[in-house]
Amino acid sequence: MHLPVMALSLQNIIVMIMTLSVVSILTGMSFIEYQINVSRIPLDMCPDDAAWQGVGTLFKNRFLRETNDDDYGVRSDTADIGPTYIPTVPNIYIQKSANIHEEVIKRLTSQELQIYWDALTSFKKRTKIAFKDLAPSQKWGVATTIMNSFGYRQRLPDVINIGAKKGATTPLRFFLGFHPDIVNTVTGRAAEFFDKNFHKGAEWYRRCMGFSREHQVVYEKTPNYLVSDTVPEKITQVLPRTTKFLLLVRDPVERSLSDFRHVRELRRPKEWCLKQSAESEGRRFEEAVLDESGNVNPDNPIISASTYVKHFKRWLRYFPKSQFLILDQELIVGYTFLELQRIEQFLNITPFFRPEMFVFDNDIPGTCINIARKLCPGRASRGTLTKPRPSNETIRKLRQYFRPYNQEFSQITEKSFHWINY
Ligand SMILES: Nc1ncnc2c1ncn2[C@@H]1O[C@H](COP(=O)(O)OS(=O)(=O)O)[C@@H](OP(=O)(O)O)[C@H]1O
Repeated sequence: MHLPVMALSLQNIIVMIMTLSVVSILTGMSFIEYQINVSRIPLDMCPDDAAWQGVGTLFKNRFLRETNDDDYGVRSDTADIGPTYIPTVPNIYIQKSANIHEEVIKRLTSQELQIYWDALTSFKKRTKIAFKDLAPSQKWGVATTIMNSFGYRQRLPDVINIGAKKGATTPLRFFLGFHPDIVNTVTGRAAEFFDKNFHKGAEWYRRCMGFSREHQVVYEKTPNYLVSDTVPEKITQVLPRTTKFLLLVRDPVERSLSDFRHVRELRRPKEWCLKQSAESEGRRFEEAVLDESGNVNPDNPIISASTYVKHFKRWLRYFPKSQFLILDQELIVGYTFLELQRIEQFLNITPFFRPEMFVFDNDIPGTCINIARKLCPGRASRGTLTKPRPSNETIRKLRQYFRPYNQEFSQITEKSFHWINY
């Protein structure tokens, strides 16, 4: 009766020894050192306690503070410092605000965290080089080696949120980041690979992704992909045809107003923004989107970006409709849980979100997630400039302009939105 149990434990021991050997080779720790580390793991450590915070802070300080001033620290060298080879990562992508704490540390189990901590300490002991003195790409190289030893890899994305811009892409990314099976980009930001950074190559793109295990889904959002003429074709050059897409739409007039505000905010200081009235911004909006005869200017990028069907038809030349999940911004804001549930089903991942996790915060105003404590998406995407209030006549013209595009979009997607025939 005890034999199968014994056989099982023997098998477990062999697997463990093999795993430890691989880890020890990859991290450069001796097998004995590794064993000691494992035996020191406090088993009651949990992700919310001080130890977790401590490792997170250490990691942040060491890996994030000393990134280059420009957003991209590009190095392709390898360094051999003293007696120890320190791996560096070619074409590394470390954005200044890279939130590795969010994207990497939270993926580790408490045991892995402890091993990670020990590996960093042992690294310093062996190299006699303070970690802070390493180049960013070397630090990243060490981090990558350790993460790889735990079975985490940086992989090209499985699913891309292609926009539209102002379609609630930021809160969606924020909420999805809590799902244990979804891994965002390292920075959480748009990689903008297929539109702006394609020349940097697929390897660069891969390194923008967070560390993931085999079963996890790698997620990227770049809201401007939707409107680009060349992006769908470029995607077929790099990613498999099975890649999935989230397409976020919004009442086209509301999206245009939000986009206009966003573009102006990027160009003006906050103090200036705070002084503007809805009416004066409304007039500026009209100047931008109407031509001299007072007709809607179809060439204005803000208008063009709201004609979803024009862009979607281009994507359908490269990918089947079944690979797109269409989501409405108003539902993401108003029924966050239900929309996230649809995404879980679309991506075929374990259900994680529950209705009670989502709370509406009137101060933001917007949805927040409540997991252990309340966490809200950054306010940045909601803006500080007053939303433009154009005349009723302009709203009527815009609605009339968008109507045929909305109707065709509804036909193609076989979905109804309240703004289709308004
Ligand atoms: N916390 C929270 N809860 C619910 N909804 C929220 C939240 N934060 C942002 N939003 C919504 O997101 C809109 C901005 O869209 P994006 O994030 O796609 O903007 S961007 O393209 O990345 O700039 C934003 O558009 P505006 O309402 O026009 O500001 C909101 O509709």
